[in-house]
Amino acid sequence: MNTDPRQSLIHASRQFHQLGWMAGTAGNLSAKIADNSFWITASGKQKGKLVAEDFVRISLTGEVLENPSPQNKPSAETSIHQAIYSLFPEANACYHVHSVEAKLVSNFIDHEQLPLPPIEMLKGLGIWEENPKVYMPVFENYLEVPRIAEAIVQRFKTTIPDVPALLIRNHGVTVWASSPEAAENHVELAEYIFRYIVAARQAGLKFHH
Ligand SMILES: CSC[C@@H](O)[C@@H](O)C(=O)COP(=O)(O)O
Ligand SMILES: [Zn+2]
Repeated sequence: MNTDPRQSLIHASRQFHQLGWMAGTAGNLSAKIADNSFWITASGKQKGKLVAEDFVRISLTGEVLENPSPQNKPSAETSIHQAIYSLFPEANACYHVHSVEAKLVSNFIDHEQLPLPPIEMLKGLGIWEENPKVYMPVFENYLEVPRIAEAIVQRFKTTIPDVPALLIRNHGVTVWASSPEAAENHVELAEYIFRYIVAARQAGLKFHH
C-alpha cells in the first residue's frame, strides 16, 4: 500500500478536472495508508490545482490525525468515504467525481438500480460474464451527507453491489478499489459506461434487462 498517496490523488484530480468531471471544487478523492487512516481532499479546494497541503488525514472513525493547513476542513463528503472503507476492507482508495453524464443517467430511472449495458468494458469493473445483467446502485442525494452515507451502509450491509461503484442521483459517481491507480481506472470505466448509456438512449437503442 502507498505510504503517501497524495501525489497519486493530485495527478488523478488534475486529469479528472481536465476531463470536466471535477469542475471547480467538485468531487473528492481519498486513499488509505498502512495504518488504515486515509488522506482525503480538504473541502472546497479547486480540483485542477491541488497541492499536498490540500489534504487531511483521517482515522476510519473520523478523527483528524494530520492537517498540514490547520484552517482546512476535510471534504464535506468524508462520511461517504468512511462508509465505503468500513464496508469494504479491501478498498484502499475511494474517488468521487461529478460528470454531466452521471447526473443524466441517474434521471433515466426512478428506482434504486441503474441497469448497465452488456459491454466489454464491464470486465474492468470485475464482471466476467457473457451478456451480463448487472446494475449500479443508485442513492438519493440528501442535503445532509451523513444521511447518504447511512443509506449506503444500510443497503450494502445486506446487498453486495455488482460493481465497485455507486451513483448518487443528480450528483455523481463514487468508486472504490484496492489502489489509487485502480480507482482511477474504475472512474474512467464508469464514466465511459455513462457516456455509452447517454449515447444509446439518443440512438434509441434499448438494452434494459
Ligand atoms: C461544486 S460543490 C460540490 C460539493 O457540494 C460536493 O458534492 C463535492 O463533491 C465537493 O465537496 P468537498 O467538500 O470540496 O469535498
Ligand atoms: Zn460531490
